[in-house]
Amino acid sequence: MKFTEQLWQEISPIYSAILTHGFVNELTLGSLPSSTFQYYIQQDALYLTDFSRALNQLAARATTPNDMLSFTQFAQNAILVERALHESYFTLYDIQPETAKMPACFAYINYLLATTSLQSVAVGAAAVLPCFWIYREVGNYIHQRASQQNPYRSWIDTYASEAFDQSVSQMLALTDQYAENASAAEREKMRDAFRVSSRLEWYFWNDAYTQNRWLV
Ligand SMILES: Cc1ncc(CO)c(N)n1
Repeated sequence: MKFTEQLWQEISPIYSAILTHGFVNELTLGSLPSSTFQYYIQQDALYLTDFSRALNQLAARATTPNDMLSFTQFAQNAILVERALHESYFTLYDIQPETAKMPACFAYINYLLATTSLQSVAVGAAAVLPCFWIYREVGNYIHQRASQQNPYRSWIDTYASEAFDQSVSQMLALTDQYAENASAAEREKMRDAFRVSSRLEWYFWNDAYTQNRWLV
């Protein structure tokens, strides 16, 4: 079994919780209140900018030109997706960019920046992998079920697209390659990082669904 297949098995309960979450369910049905989606998209704009920074950090620290190129391209794509998706929804809903990260976004992004900066590139790669993989799986899941009239169609199409699928496959191959060259202890850290980020993906949607804000 590939290392990444093992990773996916280990987050199976987390992935199930994501698929059955109210946010994903209502996004699929198109019944998600636009205020909920607005909170999500505002937080996600902040997320994607720093996600790009985390990927650039891996690009700077990777040792082969091929890996550097992959990470730089991922970093660039995150900014391009942020522009395309968020500018269209920001215009559509006439919403302002948010500057404050709410708890899940704050936790997730700080975790990704710390991990890609202070841990090995292999562990950093495992930490960013759920951002790719879970979105592809959730994107496809929703795409198969959503109607053409779904108001969140362009979001759905982005993550169910062939272009995104290719990035995800590339990121999976990269992670398997890092795992092959890693020690057993290092692979353990990669598994932990993958699990932590997967969990934070759930929290990200949960914060949007509950419109969570700092309580103090
Ligand atoms: C929180 C989150 N995770 C992953 C993605 C996809 O890169 C995204 N846009 N937002």
